[in-house]
Amino acid sequence: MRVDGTSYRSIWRSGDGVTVVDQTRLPHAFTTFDIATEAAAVDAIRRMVVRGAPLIGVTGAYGLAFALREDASDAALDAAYGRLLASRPTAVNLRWALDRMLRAVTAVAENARHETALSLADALAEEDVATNEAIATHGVALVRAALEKKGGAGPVNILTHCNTGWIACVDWGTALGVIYKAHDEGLPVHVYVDETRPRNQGASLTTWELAAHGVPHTLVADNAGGHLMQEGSVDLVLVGADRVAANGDACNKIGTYLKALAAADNGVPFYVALPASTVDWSLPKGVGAIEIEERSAEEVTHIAGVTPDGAVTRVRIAPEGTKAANPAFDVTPARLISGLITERGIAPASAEGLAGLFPEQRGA
Ligand SMILES: CSC[C@H]1O[C@H](OP(=O)(O)O)[C@H](O)[C@@H]1O
Repeated sequence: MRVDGTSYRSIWRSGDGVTVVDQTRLPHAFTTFDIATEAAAVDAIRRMVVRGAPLIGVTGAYGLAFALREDASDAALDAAYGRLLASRPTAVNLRWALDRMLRAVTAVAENARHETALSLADALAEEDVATNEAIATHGVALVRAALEKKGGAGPVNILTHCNTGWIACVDWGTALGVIYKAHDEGLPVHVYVDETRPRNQGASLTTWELAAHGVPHTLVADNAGGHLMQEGSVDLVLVGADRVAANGDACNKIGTYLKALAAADNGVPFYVALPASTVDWSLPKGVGAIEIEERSAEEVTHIAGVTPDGAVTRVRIAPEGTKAANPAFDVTPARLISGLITERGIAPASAEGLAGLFPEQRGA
């Protein structure tokens, strides 16, 4: 949130770098983290101080700009590109942003590279704001349709997974952006927030965002979603994405696939909200083809929280020595997705659907 509290913004220029909200300490402490070097950007992405596909991309772009301030040679550029790209493997927005930066800076003389990069990083940040508001504007139609299907008797109960709000982007958010826009337009919405183990982005970030904006919501255990859908308590599922293949398969936070299966079994519309920068046009299909980040076992064997005296900490929930696996994402096949909400409109989750909205990418 911008320091002056006038708007929601997760990253902003400050001094010779940028300042971000430290998401590892929310909701218990609102603290910021300054990034003025490539190393700080890599650290912030790796530790999930910043997280969320679009925000990871923008942070990577600034990290490259800061690297070029130190050394703008081709060798240094390639090395910085590699280190930033490797900071987290699944969200394609990071590669998308770094590639846009690479094209821009290699087109100018070395002595102009830093300023060119900084200006483009700023532009990518503002582009993300506009893109996400467009996603939100298109997505509201789905909320309106769900309300009409209920005979106008609200609220529209929306289940969401992980965190896809302004804190995962530069502003607005993707799936949550749709919810904010619907709420702001006066549509009666209520959100079931998946806690989203193991890092609990839903319990710690989505609840915090929705409470700040006055959006009614109920936190639920991840395992409750299927039951809620089966008893008819969910009208719509809205989730984000970290990488969508050209055929519409969507890679998102671990557990998303299970929600899609439950939604399909119960006839609940399941939509994925994403900017075009999340589409990997080079990937014909997503299932079995996207690198799934494996994070530390400690994220599963421990849980983050706050002690009675307000200290943010992690406590062990499994016995010492327990082995844990921690795949951070899964891939929902397009056949389980009702549609893709993008900045250009809502498309079927298919190659034809995506090509229809983004014809310039046909045959990418
Ligand atoms: C608006 S993209 C949000 C997307 O990113 C999250 O992953 P992480 O918290 O690990 O960065 C999650 O998959 C969300 O759907």
